[in-house]
Amino acid sequence: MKEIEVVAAIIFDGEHVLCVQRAPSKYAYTSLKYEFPGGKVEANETQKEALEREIKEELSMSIIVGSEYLTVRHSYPDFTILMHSYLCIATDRSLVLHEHVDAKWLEIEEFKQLDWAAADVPIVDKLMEEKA
Ligand SMILES: Nc1nc2c([nH]c(=O)n2[C@H]2C[C@H](O)[C@@H](COP(=O)(O)OP(=O)(O)OP(=O)(O)O)O2)c(=O)[nH]1
Repeated sequence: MKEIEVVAAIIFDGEHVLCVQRAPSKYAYTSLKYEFPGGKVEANETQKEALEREIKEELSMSIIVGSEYLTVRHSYPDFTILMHSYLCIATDRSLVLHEHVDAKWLEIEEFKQLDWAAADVPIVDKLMEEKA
C-alpha cells in the first residue's frame, strides 16, 4: 500500500496546545477530524523544514521546532502514513485558517473532547499519560 511521510507539529503556548480540524474530504476517516497541523514531507527538505513550511502555508504562523516526540505508522483503508510528531513552541498565538475549519488551544487534559484522526491517538495518549 502507498506510504506517505508526514510531519505534525505539537505546538505549545504555555499550557495550551494547538489542535486543528481538517476540512471535509472524500476520506471519511480524516474528514472533519482533529489533528496536529503539518503535512507531507517533500523531496529535498528536512522534516524540520517541512514543518516550518506547512505551518506557514496552513496557518500563517511561525514556530520554533524542538525535539521529535513520537513516530506513528498508521494504515487507513486507502494509504499508510508514517507520521513524525515534533514538540514545538508558538512564537505568537495569532493564526489564519487557510485549510482547516477550526482551531482550538486546549490543555492536554481537554484533548479527549475532540474527535481525533486515528493516527493521532497514540500521540494524544502519550501526551495525556505524561501529563497525568
Ligand atoms: N498534518 C497532519 N496530517 C495527519 C495527521 N493525522 C493524520 O492522520 N494525518 C493524515 C491526513 C492526510 O492523509 C495526511 C497528511 O496530508 P495533508 O493533506 O495534510 O498534507 P499536505 O498539506 O502536504 O497535503 P496536500 O494538500 O499538499 O496533498 O496525513 C496529523 O496530525 N497531522
